[in-house]
Amino acid sequence: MDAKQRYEMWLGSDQVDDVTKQELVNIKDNEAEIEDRFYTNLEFGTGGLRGVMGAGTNRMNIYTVRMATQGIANYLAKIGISEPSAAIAFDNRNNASLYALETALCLCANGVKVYLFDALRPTPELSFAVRHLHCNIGVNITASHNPKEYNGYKVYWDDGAQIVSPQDKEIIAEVNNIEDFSMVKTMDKDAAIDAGLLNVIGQEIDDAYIGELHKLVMNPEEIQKAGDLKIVYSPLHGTGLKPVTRVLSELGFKDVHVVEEQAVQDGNFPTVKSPNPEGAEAYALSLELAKKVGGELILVTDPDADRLGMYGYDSKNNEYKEFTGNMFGAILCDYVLMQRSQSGRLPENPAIVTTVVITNMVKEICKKYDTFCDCNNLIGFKNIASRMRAYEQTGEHNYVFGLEDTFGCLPGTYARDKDSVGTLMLLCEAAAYYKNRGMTLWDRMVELWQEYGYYKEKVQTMKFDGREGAAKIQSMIQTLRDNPVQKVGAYSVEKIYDYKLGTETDAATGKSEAAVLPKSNMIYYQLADGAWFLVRPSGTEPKIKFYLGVKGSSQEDAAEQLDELAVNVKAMFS
Ligand SMILES: O=P(O)(O)OC[C@H]1O[C@H](O)[C@H](O)[C@@H](O)[C@@H]1O
Repeated sequence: MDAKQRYEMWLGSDQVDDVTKQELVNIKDNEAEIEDRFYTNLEFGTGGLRGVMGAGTNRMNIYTVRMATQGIANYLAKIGISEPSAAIAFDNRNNASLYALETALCLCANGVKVYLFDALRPTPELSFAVRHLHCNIGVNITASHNPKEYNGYKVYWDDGAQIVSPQDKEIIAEVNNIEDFSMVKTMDKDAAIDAGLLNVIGQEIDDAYIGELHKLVMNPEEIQKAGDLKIVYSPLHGTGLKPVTRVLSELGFKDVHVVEEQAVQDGNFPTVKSPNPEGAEAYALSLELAKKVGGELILVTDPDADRLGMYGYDSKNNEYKEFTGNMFGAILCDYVLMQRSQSGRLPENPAIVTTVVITNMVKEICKKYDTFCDCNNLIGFKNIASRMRAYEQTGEHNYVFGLEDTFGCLPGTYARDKDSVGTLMLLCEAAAYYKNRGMTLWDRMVELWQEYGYYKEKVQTMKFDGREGAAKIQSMIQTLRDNPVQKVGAYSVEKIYDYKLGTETDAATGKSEAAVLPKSNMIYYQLADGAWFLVRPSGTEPKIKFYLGVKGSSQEDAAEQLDELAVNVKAMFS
């Protein structure tokens, strides 16, 4: 079926509600809009299904949610799982609880026992719940940090990790087989409860999850000594509020200031355009409050509380400094390895698990603590979780800490997705530890730069919408593949790693050889003087992404080098 035929099918179906049909009638003369909404099904990307809410097969709505769910149910049946079970959560987005219920009822109608949260919960708690309740799968309705127009559907497997290849492809094949609404089952909510298929969960899972976080605390006495640490926190209208304030108060942090306007659950995110800790606007209200109360640490979590962001007080210059995900990730990585090794709690064959675009500083920190830095992994926390699964199967390493540049860490094995609550808690512990030594986390960052070098990184993006945009992004990457360069600005190119071709090329000789690289359409340029860049298409947004990194001789030098590299890389693609 082409886009127009699918559009007609939706309009003619007695299973599509009148409001949706009216939305479709309103675009009847807009060919481009019909094409965009119906040319394809939403695809599983880096973070599962994600799209703008609205009518169409390429949109998030109850029909695409049900079709995806039916595909998953068919997959569970196909691989012969007896007595299947699922945990389902949702965040504060508009329609999130509705999509969660639709998912639950479709699964129940397929004989799957469902545990559905009674109200919004963080992504890491869903990941934990899948493991805790021994479910076969989990679903979380969230579009993470995307703007309010979006919603999404993250799918978890029985270890609590988001699904990866080839399983995601097998599931999507089942989803794509569902072309007709009549293939989708659903049932009445009361009937599902009476049959014991739909079970509501809440407090008992919260308690078990928070209990796991308590076990991660390394220095409770440091927290007691610095319990007056002034923490400013914003949940950005989402799920972090309850678990974050609970765990901080249980640990003895007494001076926590929550940004009130952003403590209100709201799917319209009235105080921010995009509830993303990677963007400066997410901190505007927190910074205001911090200046008022003398905050030492500013922490924000995204709506589904898998990511967090941070600003720290710089007492020497009396200002707040922004920390990138690489920066606080490096601080925590160092803190955890140092504390564990000093107290003899570092396991044998310890590993820090991360991705190809992490700051090189983390690799240096790992060397110091004789720890394996497992970084030849694709972007997306699910790929870190895959390594955790592999370790459990082979026993080759023991996971200590996982982190991504995109503001996400996981400080233990209790969950298999990034956890802003556990990460935030450990950052507060580290801040307390350094406060007791007369230092701020900014002071610690400066020390790390002095010890390891002035690493600095950033990500640049360019947006290209729709079908044409997606093709343009592919062709930009292919053009670089076909026309490799030998110099990027002042840097000469040392090596080129092509993750699609699985090759490593020596730029000086032009010789290519096969390399063990996970497969993906991305290219990594290793440049002289510790600089690098990587280009890839986003898996969650219509964007091409450029990851850049440099190593300077001072903070100023690193900033200058990075700006220059950014200009030169951009010029290559314009
Ligand atoms: O870069 P994208 O494919 O858009 O993904 C955006 C982000 O999605 C998730 O949060 C992943 O865990 C991150 O690693 C990734 O950076």
